[in-house]
Amino acid sequence: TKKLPKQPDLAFCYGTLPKVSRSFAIVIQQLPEGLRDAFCVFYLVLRALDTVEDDMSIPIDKKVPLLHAFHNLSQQRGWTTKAGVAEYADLMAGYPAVIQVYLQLDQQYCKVIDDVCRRMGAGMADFITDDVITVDDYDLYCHYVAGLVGVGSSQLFAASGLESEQYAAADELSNHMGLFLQKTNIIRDYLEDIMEEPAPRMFWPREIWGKYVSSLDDLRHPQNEAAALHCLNHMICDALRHAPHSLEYMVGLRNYQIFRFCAIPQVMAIATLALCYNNPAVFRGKVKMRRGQTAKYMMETDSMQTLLEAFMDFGTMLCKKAKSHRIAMAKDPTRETVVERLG
Ligand SMILES: O=C(O)CO[C@@H](C(=O)O)[C@@H](OCCCCCc1ccc2ccccc2c1)C(=O)NCCCCCc1ccc2ccccc2c1
Ligand SMILES: [Mg+2]
Ligand SMILES: [Mg+2]
Repeated sequence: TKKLPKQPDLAFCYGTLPKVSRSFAIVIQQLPEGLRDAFCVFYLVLRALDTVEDDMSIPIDKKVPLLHAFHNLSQQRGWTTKAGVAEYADLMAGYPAVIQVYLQLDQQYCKVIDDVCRRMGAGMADFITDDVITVDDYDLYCHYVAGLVGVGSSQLFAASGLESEQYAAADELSNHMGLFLQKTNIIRDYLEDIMEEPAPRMFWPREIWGKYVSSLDDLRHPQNEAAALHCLNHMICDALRHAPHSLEYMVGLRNYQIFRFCAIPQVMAIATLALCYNNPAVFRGKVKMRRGQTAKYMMETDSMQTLLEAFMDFGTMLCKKAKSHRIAMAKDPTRETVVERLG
């Protein structure tokens, strides 16, 4: 592991990052020197905001104003609030150190982080009361919590001068990058999220699951397995809509570390979707990629060529699964085939 910086506030930030970010710590710490601190702060500020959003013990009348004000509070030296558990509570307890580093960042980076935090907090507040019903609601929620991270990341890349100015206004493609990752997480985490105590928060859109079951909870009951797999495959096809735009976003990148920072999470996402497709385990337990496989993609994803090879491999895997799934459907004379249904 990397040695920690001497400056205590920066040491807290880099010491906390791996504890609260499972996968992003590695790719953030590989960013070029000038961007690394900005992305470390960008991650921790938004993870703190998300910790408030996810904390179901905070009453709504306190949470909504807190989400709206979070970006301003994050610029007040010494400010913090109690939220989250375990390492997320530790992040909140040490939040004044994050604020110290945040306030020392280059002004142009601060501006981007503040703007994303403000818009994300307002978007999260909107969805505290409203459920995700339509696919448009689903895309809007994911835009707020992940699409905006892509938009801000692109603005930081452009501001650093390491990527072209075109990325400062690449909101559409940046948004697709975030939606691909967020939708993958929402699909993969179905069981973990629906079993959440004290109250589950689900983001699967009724416009999709309503075609297969009468309640989201029905998906996890074995007697509904066939309908659940149809619903799962539909959700995965919806997430795959974003993949071509992600490739288009990444093909324009010039800096090697920035490319890997963007490409590795995308490869992990398509690998996860391929693993989840038509897989009943999604409704039974946690679907995790084998450690060896994640390590392989962390190491090997270093160019547009290896990125496309990985996408092709997982695309082929998805096609194979869909083909075997379709044949199974065709054999079962009692049910209309997928073609008739899609027809
Ligand atoms: O609680 C959890 O463990 C998961 O929370 C999920 C939720 O609550 O929905 C959910 O929380 C979302 C709100 C907080 C976002 C924090 C974040 C994440 C990644 C970053 C990457 C780089 C810079 C800043 C970043 C900030 C979550 O973490 N979902 C994982 C997917 C988020 C994708 C973000 C993203 C978007 C576009 C990108 C483009 C290029 C490179 C990285 C990108 C990364
Ligand atoms: Mg979260
Ligand atoms: Mg959240």
